Amino acid sequence: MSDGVRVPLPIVLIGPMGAGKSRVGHRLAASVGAPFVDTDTRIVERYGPIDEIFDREGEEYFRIVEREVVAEALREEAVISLGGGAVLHPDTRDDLADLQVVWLKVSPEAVAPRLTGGTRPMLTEGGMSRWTAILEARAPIYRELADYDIDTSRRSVARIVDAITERFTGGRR
Ligand SMILES: Nc1ncnc2c1ncn2[C@@H]1O[C@H](COP(=O)(O)OP(=O)(O)O)[C@@H](O)[C@H]1O
Ligand SMILES: O=C(O)C1=C[C@@H](OP(=O)(O)O)[C@@H](O)[C@H](O)C1
Ligand SMILES: [Mg+2]
Repeated sequence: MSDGVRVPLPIVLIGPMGAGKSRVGHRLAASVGAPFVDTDTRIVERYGPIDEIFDREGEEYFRIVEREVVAEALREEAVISLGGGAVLHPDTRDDLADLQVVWLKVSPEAVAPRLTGGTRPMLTEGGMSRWTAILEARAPIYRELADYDIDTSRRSVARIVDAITERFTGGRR
């Protein structure tokens, strides 16, 4: 357990859809007693459901709104979970260059059951082959930005939280 451990903030989670950014971020924040920000949740609070934004206004508009919310969030001393495509914005990549960034990795086999029943608009057509194509396009960006990466495919959320905590505290407990 890592309760009461002080980690330097912000810590930002990036990676593909279904890697566990939202879930791990929530648990990491609770574990270290830090505020938690999920930028998709903020978008939904302000602009409504993400699939409806895509339907109504398209991806390009979503990315503009997302950038605004991400820019604000990255100024907070919090654990921050981004949406998988937030790194597509060059200003976000600039911001992340100076921050502590964790890339949550996941294999296609492990992610498939995590994505079933979801409403992610990027996956409404094409399913897993689309997920894989999107990851291939974005992986170089995730790699470039990450200070630490961890494969979540066969790890529990608790183990992932402990690994991230250890990385950013040098194992001090
Ligand atoms: N390490 C894990 N092992 C098993 N299931 C997980 C793990 N991390 C997340 N999940 C599940 O996978 C789904 C997607 O997780 P989520 O945190 O929304 O991913 P992201 O925010 O990266 O898209 C959720 O149902 C979540 O409970
Ligand atoms: O990868 C993407 O382009 C997206 C990822 C989603 O977030 P998660 O990565 O948390 O699923 C959400 O921001 C939106 O549906 C677009
Ligand atoms: Mg998420």
